[in-house]
Amino acid sequence: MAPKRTKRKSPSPDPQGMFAGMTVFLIEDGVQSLRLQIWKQKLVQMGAKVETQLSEKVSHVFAISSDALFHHVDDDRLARFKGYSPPDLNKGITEIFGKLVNIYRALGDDRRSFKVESADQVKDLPGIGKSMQDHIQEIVTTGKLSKLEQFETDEKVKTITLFGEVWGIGPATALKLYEKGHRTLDDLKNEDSLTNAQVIGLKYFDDIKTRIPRHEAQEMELVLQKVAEDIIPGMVVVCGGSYRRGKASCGDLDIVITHPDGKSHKGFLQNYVKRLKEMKLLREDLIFSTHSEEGTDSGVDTYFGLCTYPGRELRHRIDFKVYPRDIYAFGLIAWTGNDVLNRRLRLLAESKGYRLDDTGLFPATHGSGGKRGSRGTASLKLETEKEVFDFLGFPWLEPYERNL
Ligand SMILES: Nc1ccn([C@H]2C[C@H](O)[C@@H](COP(=O)(O)OP(=O)(O)OP(=O)(O)O)O2)c(=O)n1
Ligand SMILES: [Mn+2]
Repeated sequence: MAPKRTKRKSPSPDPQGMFAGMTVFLIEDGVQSLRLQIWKQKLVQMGAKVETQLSEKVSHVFAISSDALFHHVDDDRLARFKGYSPPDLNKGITEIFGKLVNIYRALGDDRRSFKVESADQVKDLPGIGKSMQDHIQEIVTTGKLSKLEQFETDEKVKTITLFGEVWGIGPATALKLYEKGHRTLDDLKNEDSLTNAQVIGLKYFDDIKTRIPRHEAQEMELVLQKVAEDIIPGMVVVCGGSYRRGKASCGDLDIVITHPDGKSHKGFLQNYVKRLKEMKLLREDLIFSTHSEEGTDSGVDTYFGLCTYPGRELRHRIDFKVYPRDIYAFGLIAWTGNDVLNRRLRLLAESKGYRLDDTGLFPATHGSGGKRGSRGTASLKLETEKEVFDFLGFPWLEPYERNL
């Protein structure tokens, strides 16, 4: 058993610390001066430089809330701000809290999961409770959260977290499987209550976890574009997700499709999937749901499955989403992400009396109940991603700038 660590001396600045390379400007509005002092001290201790003015050198601006930020820095300034991206100071915090949320969810504790989930908005919200602040303080100072480590060693949590990583197994199923006595993925191979999709998710568990190098994703996008063009000229096929955001590797392929004429997308996906299966680019199906011809669910067609790089057997996850042209911009934004940006855009829309999702931007009338694509509620007509950002008043971000 490891002995308790003795109290550390006040550490001197660590040039390799977690904030190394950052030049920070702090907006002081709404922050108690003692707290501000602590922040500055921690930033410097962990390798950051703190600037007293918003100069060219500044790489990160920190503010307690977006109000405080916009009060000091106007939109133009932000847009010009090189590589403007909201601060990732809290990345270490949000990652750890994200894990906690998943664990609490897996345990079916909604109250906690709600409470903890607000932590990822912590940089935007002034009113965080005491225990949350303590957790954040612990993460910021030690890079860890002892409570999380305690959880992670717990067998039940470990097991249902593992089961939840199988495609198609959610928290409730994971818990049920645990209660049936299963402890390993091998155990699950003898479980006959699994759905077809879950069986596939289990069979290719390791494959699916293997990331796709960017250049392979690029080649596959080209093939996918060519096959689509062969079926119906003019089809627009874009690989979204982390690929479109310029990442060096991708967890999966998120393919967003439309046709500029507003009608040729209908029924396209069935033919496309058939052709891609003949080519052995698509291998196993997980989910196939079509609405474009009936006009249900906003007319969006969806296919989730497994694919392989030409000449190889290693399975990757692939999603296709086919949007009618008039709501394509919303689909493209949603499937490009990242998830943090999506959440911000949604909250911004809500603050302006709208509801945003991948199928449109809707006036949030009472009683609309948030049902997607329900009849009678038409989306605002916005043709491009830029028009959506502009309408919401969010500074434009190129796809590669959306890694928030
Ligand atoms: N909880 C989620 C999950 C996803 N998305 C959106 C944003 C993502 O960028 C996009 C694609 O989801 P992925 O899980 O495929 O995430 P990425 O493509 O960003 O990363 P990865 O490389 O892991 O695939 O869908 C979201 O808004 N909220
Ligand atoms: Mn992805």
